[in-house]
Amino acid sequence: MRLRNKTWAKPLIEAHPEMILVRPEKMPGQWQTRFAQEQPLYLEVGSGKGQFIVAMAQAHPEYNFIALELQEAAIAMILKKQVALKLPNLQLVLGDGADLTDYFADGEISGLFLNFSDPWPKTRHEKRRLTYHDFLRQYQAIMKPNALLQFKTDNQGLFEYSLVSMNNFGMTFDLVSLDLHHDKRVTDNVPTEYEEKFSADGGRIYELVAHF
Ligand SMILES: C[S@@+](CC[C@H](N)C(=O)[O-])C[C@H]1O[C@@H](n2cnc3c(N)ncnc32)[C@H](O)[C@@H]1O
Repeated sequence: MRLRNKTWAKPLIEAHPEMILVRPEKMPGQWQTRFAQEQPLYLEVGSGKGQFIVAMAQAHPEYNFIALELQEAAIAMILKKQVALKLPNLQLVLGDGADLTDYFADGEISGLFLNFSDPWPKTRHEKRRLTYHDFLRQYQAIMKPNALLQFKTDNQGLFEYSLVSMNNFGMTFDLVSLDLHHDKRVTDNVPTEYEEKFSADGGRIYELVAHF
Protein backbone atom coordinates (compact mmCIF):
# COMPACT_ATOMS: atom_id res chain seq x y z
CA MET A 1 0.00 0.00 0.00
CA ARG A 2 1.56 3.24 -1.15
CA LEU A 3 -0.18 6.43 0.00
CA ARG A 4 0.15 9.71 -1.82
CA ASN A 5 2.39 12.25 -0.02
CA LYS A 6 0.54 14.67 2.22
CA THR A 7 1.92 18.20 2.57
CA TRP A 8 0.51 18.47 6.09
CA ALA A 9 2.15 15.25 7.33
CA LYS A 10 5.64 16.49 8.24
CA PRO A 11 4.47 19.69 10.03
CA LEU A 12 1.91 17.65 12.01
CA ILE A 13 4.59 15.15 13.04
CA GLU A 14 6.98 17.93 14.05
CA ALA A 15 4.22 19.58 16.10
CA HIS A 16 3.60 16.48 18.24
CA PRO A 17 6.86 15.08 19.64
CA GLU A 18 4.88 13.92 22.70
CA MET A 19 2.88 11.48 20.52
CA ILE A 20 5.28 10.42 17.75
CA LEU A 21 8.99 9.74 17.37
CA VAL A 22 10.95 9.45 14.12
CA ARG A 23 13.48 6.57 13.97
CA PRO A 24 13.77 6.56 17.79
CA GLU A 25 17.26 5.19 18.32
CA LYS A 26 17.68 6.64 21.82
CA MET A 27 14.60 4.88 23.21
CA PRO A 28 15.57 1.23 23.88
CA GLY A 29 14.54 0.42 27.46
CA GLN A 30 12.86 3.85 27.91
CA TRP A 31 9.48 3.39 26.24
CA GLN A 32 7.43 3.21 29.42
CA THR A 33 8.39 6.84 30.20
CA ARG A 34 6.33 7.91 27.13
CA PHE A 35 3.05 6.54 28.56
CA ALA A 36 0.76 7.65 31.37
CA GLN A 37 1.25 4.30 33.13
CA GLU A 38 3.82 1.52 33.07
CA GLN A 39 2.04 -1.56 31.68
CA PRO A 40 2.68 -4.34 29.13
CA LEU A 41 3.78 -2.93 25.77
CA TYR A 42 2.37 -4.18 22.44
CA LEU A 43 3.76 -3.28 19.03
CA GLU A 44 2.18 -3.32 15.57
CA VAL A 45 4.60 -3.25 12.63
CA GLY A 46 3.04 -1.75 9.48
CA SER A 47 -0.03 -0.08 11.03
CA GLY A 48 -1.28 1.57 7.83
CA LYS A 49 -3.92 4.17 8.72
CA GLY A 50 -4.20 2.77 12.25
CA GLN A 51 -7.74 1.42 12.55
CA PHE A 52 -6.54 -1.72 14.39
CA ILE A 53 -4.08 -0.15 16.82
CA VAL A 54 -6.43 2.71 17.75
CA ALA A 55 -9.28 0.24 18.41
CA MET A 56 -6.94 -1.97 20.46
CA ALA A 57 -5.73 0.98 22.55
CA GLN A 58 -9.35 2.01 23.19
CA ALA A 59 -10.43 -1.54 24.07
CA HIS A 60 -7.40 -2.27 26.29
CA PRO A 61 -6.51 0.66 28.54
CA GLU A 62 -4.59 -1.89 30.66
CA TYR A 63 -1.91 -2.20 27.93
CA ASN A 64 0.35 0.26 26.15
CA PHE A 65 0.54 0.21 22.35
CA ILE A 66 2.97 1.42 19.69
CA ALA A 67 2.06 1.84 16.01
CA LEU A 68 5.11 1.62 13.76
CA GLU A 69 4.91 2.68 10.11
CA LEU A 70 7.39 3.17 7.30
CA GLN A 71 5.28 5.70 5.40
CA GLU A 72 5.07 9.26 6.64
CA ALA A 73 1.65 9.79 5.04
CA ALA A 74 0.22 6.72 6.82
CA ILE A 75 1.59 7.42 10.30
CA ALA A 76 0.42 11.03 9.93
CA MET A 77 -3.12 9.75 9.43
CA ILE A 78 -2.85 7.81 12.69
CA LEU A 79 -1.41 10.88 14.36
CA LYS A 80 -4.39 12.94 13.23
CA LYS A 81 -6.67 10.45 15.02
CA GLN A 82 -4.48 10.46 18.12
CA VAL A 83 -4.41 14.27 18.27
CA ALA A 84 -8.22 14.13 18.49
CA LEU A 85 -8.41 11.12 20.84
CA LYS A 86 -5.35 11.70 23.08
CA LEU A 87 -5.23 8.05 24.12
CA PRO A 88 -2.79 7.84 27.05
CA ASN A 89 -1.72 4.30 26.07
CA LEU A 90 -0.82 4.90 22.40
CA GLN A 91 2.48 6.09 20.92
CA LEU A 92 3.49 6.33 17.27
CA VAL A 93 6.76 5.68 15.47
CA LEU A 94 7.80 6.64 11.95
CA GLY A 95 10.44 4.01 11.26
CA ASP A 96 11.39 0.73 9.64
CA GLY A 97 10.50 -2.70 11.01
CA ALA A 98 13.93 -3.77 9.79
CA ASP A 99 15.50 -1.62 12.54
CA LEU A 100 13.53 -2.83 15.56
CA THR A 101 16.59 -3.74 17.61
CA ASP A 102 17.73 -0.10 17.26
CA TYR A 103 14.41 1.11 18.68
CA PHE A 104 13.66 -1.43 21.44
CA ALA A 105 15.61 -3.19 24.17
CA ASP A 106 15.75 -6.96 24.51
CA GLY A 107 12.50 -8.26 25.99
CA GLU A 108 10.75 -4.84 26.00
CA ILE A 109 7.71 -6.00 23.99
CA SER A 110 4.89 -8.18 25.39
CA GLY A 111 3.21 -8.93 22.06
CA LEU A 112 3.60 -8.08 18.37
CA PHE A 113 1.04 -7.68 15.57
CA LEU A 114 1.57 -8.00 11.83
CA ASN A 115 -1.61 -7.19 9.93
CA PHE A 116 -1.94 -7.61 6.16
CA SER A 117 1.76 -7.08 5.61
CA ASP A 118 2.81 -6.38 2.02
CA PRO A 119 3.14 -9.83 0.36
CA TRP A 120 6.17 -9.12 -1.86
CA PRO A 121 5.36 -12.16 -4.06
CA LYS A 122 8.53 -12.08 -6.17
CA THR A 123 11.28 -14.37 -4.86
CA ARG A 124 13.87 -11.64 -5.24
CA HIS A 125 11.89 -9.55 -2.73
CA GLU A 126 11.69 -12.27 -0.08
CA LYS A 127 13.91 -10.26 2.31
CA ARG A 128 11.26 -7.51 2.45
CA ARG A 129 8.53 -9.83 3.77
CA LEU A 130 7.91 -9.07 7.44
CA THR A 131 8.05 -12.79 8.25
CA TYR A 132 11.48 -13.33 6.62
CA HIS A 133 13.94 -14.81 9.11
CA ASP A 134 15.91 -11.55 9.55
CA PHE A 135 12.70 -9.91 10.81
CA LEU A 136 11.88 -12.92 13.01
CA ARG A 137 15.34 -12.64 14.60
CA GLN A 138 14.60 -9.03 15.56
CA TYR A 139 11.12 -9.84 16.89
CA GLN A 140 12.65 -12.60 19.01
CA ALA A 141 15.21 -10.17 20.46
CA ILE A 142 12.74 -7.45 21.48
CA MET A 143 9.91 -9.75 22.65
CA LYS A 144 9.62 -11.27 26.12
CA PRO A 145 10.00 -15.07 26.30
CA ASN A 146 6.70 -16.71 25.26
CA ALA A 147 5.18 -13.39 24.10
CA LEU A 148 2.77 -13.91 21.19
CA LEU A 149 3.23 -12.82 17.59
CA GLN A 150 -0.13 -12.44 15.82
CA PHE A 151 -0.21 -12.37 12.05
CA LYS A 152 -3.25 -11.84 9.81
CA THR A 153 -3.39 -11.77 6.04
CA ASP A 154 -5.71 -12.30 3.09
CA ASN A 155 -2.76 -13.52 1.00
CA GLN A 156 -2.53 -17.32 0.86
CA GLY A 157 1.01 -17.26 -0.56
CA LEU A 158 2.33 -15.01 2.20
CA PHE A 159 0.48 -17.07 4.82
CA GLU A 160 2.03 -20.33 3.62
CA TYR A 161 5.45 -18.70 3.38
CA SER A 162 5.10 -17.35 6.92
CA LEU A 163 4.09 -20.74 8.34
CA VAL A 164 7.20 -22.32 6.80
CA SER A 165 9.47 -19.42 7.78
CA MET A 166 8.31 -19.45 11.42
CA ASN A 167 8.41 -23.24 11.60
CA ASN A 168 11.97 -23.27 10.22
CA PHE A 169 12.87 -20.64 12.80
CA GLY A 170 11.72 -23.04 15.54
CA MET A 171 8.63 -21.10 16.58
CA THR A 172 5.65 -22.80 18.24
CA PHE A 173 2.15 -22.24 16.85
CA ASP A 174 -0.64 -21.39 19.28
CA LEU A 175 -3.33 -20.91 16.62
CA VAL A 176 -3.57 -21.48 12.89
CA SER A 177 -6.83 -20.36 11.30
CA LEU A 178 -7.58 -20.78 7.61
CA ASP A 179 -10.82 -18.81 7.84
CA LEU A 180 -10.65 -16.36 10.70
CA HIS A 181 -14.10 -14.84 10.26
CA HIS A 182 -15.81 -18.24 10.51
CA ASP A 183 -13.54 -19.69 13.20
CA LYS A 184 -15.43 -20.28 16.46
CA ARG A 185 -12.16 -20.34 18.43
CA VAL A 186 -11.61 -16.65 17.73
CA THR A 187 -14.01 -14.39 19.62
CA ASP A 188 -12.05 -11.17 20.04
CA ASN A 189 -10.95 -10.27 16.52
CA VAL A 190 -10.34 -6.55 15.93
CA PRO A 191 -10.50 -5.86 12.16
CA THR A 192 -8.05 -3.68 10.27
CA GLU A 193 -8.82 -1.42 7.29
CA TYR A 194 -7.52 -4.00 4.82
CA GLU A 195 -9.37 -6.79 6.54
CA GLU A 196 -12.70 -4.98 6.25
CA LYS A 197 -12.05 -4.23 2.59
CA PHE A 198 -11.06 -7.80 1.65
CA SER A 199 -13.71 -9.58 3.66
CA ALA A 200 -16.41 -7.27 2.26
CA ASP A 201 -15.36 -8.57 -1.16
CA GLY A 202 -15.90 -12.14 0.13
CA GLY A 203 -12.19 -12.84 0.67
CA ARG A 204 -10.94 -15.32 3.25
CA ILE A 205 -8.74 -14.14 6.11
CA TYR A 206 -5.92 -16.26 7.53
CA GLU A 207 -4.45 -15.89 11.01
CA LEU A 208 -1.62 -17.44 12.93
CA VAL A 209 -0.49 -16.88 16.49
CA ALA A 210 2.94 -18.14 17.49
CA HIS A 211 5.73 -17.67 20.04
CA PHE A 212 9.51 -18.14 20.00
C1 LIG B 1 -0.94 -3.56 3.14
S1 LIG B 1 -0.70 -2.35 4.33
C2 LIG B 1 -1.68 -2.91 5.74
C3 LIG B 1 -2.02 -1.80 6.68
C4 LIG B 1 -2.78 -2.21 7.95
N1 LIG B 1 -1.97 -3.07 8.81
C5 LIG B 1 -4.10 -2.88 7.63
O1 LIG B 1 -4.20 -4.10 7.86
O2 LIG B 1 -5.03 -2.19 7.20
C6 LIG B 1 0.97 -2.70 4.89
C7 LIG B 1 1.60 -1.55 5.65
O3 LIG B 1 2.87 -1.97 6.16
C8 LIG B 1 3.79 -0.90 6.03
N2 LIG B 1 5.14 -1.48 6.01
C9 LIG B 1 5.68 -2.26 5.04
N3 LIG B 1 6.94 -2.61 5.36
C10 LIG B 1 7.21 -2.01 6.55
C11 LIG B 1 8.36 -1.97 7.37
N4 LIG B 1 9.49 -2.59 7.01
N5 LIG B 1 8.30 -1.28 8.52
C12 LIG B 1 7.16 -0.62 8.87
N6 LIG B 1 6.04 -0.62 8.12
C13 LIG B 1 6.06 -1.30 6.98
C14 LIG B 1 3.38 -0.23 4.73
O4 LIG B 1 3.86 1.10 4.67
C15 LIG B 1 1.87 -0.32 4.78
O5 LIG B 1 1.29 0.81 5.39
